[in-house]
Amino acid sequence: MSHSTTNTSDVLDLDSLLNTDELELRQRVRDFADQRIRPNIARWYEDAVFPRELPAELGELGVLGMHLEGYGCPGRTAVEYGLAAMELEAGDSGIRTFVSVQGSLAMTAIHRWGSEDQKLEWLPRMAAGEVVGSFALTEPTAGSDPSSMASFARRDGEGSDAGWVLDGSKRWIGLASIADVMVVWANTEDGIRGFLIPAGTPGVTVTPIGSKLSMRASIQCDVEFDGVRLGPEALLPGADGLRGPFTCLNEARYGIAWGAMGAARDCYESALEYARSRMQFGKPLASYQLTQEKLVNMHLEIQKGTMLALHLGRLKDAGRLRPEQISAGKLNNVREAIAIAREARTILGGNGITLDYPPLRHANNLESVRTYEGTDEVHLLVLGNHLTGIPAFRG
Ligand SMILES: Cc1cc2nc3c(=O)[nH]c(=O)nc-3n(C[C@H](O)[C@H](O)[C@H](O)COP(=O)(O)OP(=O)(O)OC[C@H]3O[C@@H](n4cnc5c(N)ncnc54)[C@H](O)[C@@H]3O)c2cc1C
Repeated sequence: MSHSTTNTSDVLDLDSLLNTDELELRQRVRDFADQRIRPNIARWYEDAVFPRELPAELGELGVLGMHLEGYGCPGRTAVEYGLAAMELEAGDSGIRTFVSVQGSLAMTAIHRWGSEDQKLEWLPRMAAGEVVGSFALTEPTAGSDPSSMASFARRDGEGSDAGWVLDGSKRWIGLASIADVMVVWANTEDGIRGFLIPAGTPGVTVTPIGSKLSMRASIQCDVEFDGVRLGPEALLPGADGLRGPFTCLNEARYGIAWGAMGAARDCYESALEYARSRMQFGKPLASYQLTQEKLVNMHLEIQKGTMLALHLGRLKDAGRLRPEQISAGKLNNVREAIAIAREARTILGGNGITLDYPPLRHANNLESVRTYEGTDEVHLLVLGNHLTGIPAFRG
């Protein structure tokens, strides 16, 4: 059963903290989620389909690379980007994931670290959704610790027109099987560098990962690089070391702090609607104190998490957002969203385990969200380091 998000309750009146542009943008993305995602998502999820027509529609909506300026990018604020992530993830985390991979990861890498030619070649078409990008950092043996990556690009020739030969493998690469261009991070003699690899480059093999119980309406792939020859123009000239990919990851993590609250809100709203109409022991479930406690606790955490995301957004727009603050937002909001999704599922009883209702789909998706862009443990360690001054990543 689908339900509308228009009856969102807002006890703390957080909407009063948003300006007219922000409210208008949110409504537009909410309408898109209601019309394009909500009616179809159960089928896409069950069939494990990422709808190929969505990138162009999301480009038209203006949410691809929306926080970036110039080169056909929408140039919206961080808060607007967050609100869009929230509404899209209320539809499904897999759709918000596409927008994050395209805009926060692949486009940010090109916008921040690319040459003028690279920006002109890729960004306008990526903003329009005509071209899909992917971002390949994780490897089969290098996840939380990307500094241990084994992919290696060696110099091919000498002088300024020397190219590269890339060998290695990547895992969990979003959209890789449909991507027109892949941002690939690899070690070189000079440390970690980024490369742009167009689809169809010889020596690249992409295999979608099947049997997923999470993020089913989205694609992740294994990628192999076997003696891949790249010209000098493939290098992202500005990226040097792990700061290259980490800058992009911070953009995506920020969006997740908002997005997770969208998934949580969708779960809460479906549980609230169900509890009002489902009769047991002669009364609606919503009339029982135990149910009201669940709904109140969910609502409070959603409001607190949304306020946190908005605070991060205002800091980001003021140019003052720090990495440990992003960790606080990503850790807290995804952790609370999973708890809310599971609690909402209990209110739906047996019906809650079906795809007719969103909570278990969201809960399953959020297992991926808590894992990518830094696991809970990684963000705990970032915050632990910040509080104690002692890095504990290496035991
Ligand atoms: C749906 C999905 C989409 C993804 N999309 C992309 C993508 O587009 N591009 C990309 O490059 N990657 C992507 N990833 C990969 C993702 O970023 C990694 O899965 C993540 O970084 C964790 O790495 P790992 O899975 O190898 O787990 P590991 O790093 O092996 O971690 C396993 C467990 O050990 C814990 N752990 C690790 N180190 C420590 C420590 N020092 N102390 C305590 N605990 C620790 C972790 O927190 C985790 O609980 C995606 C993953 C998923 C599931």
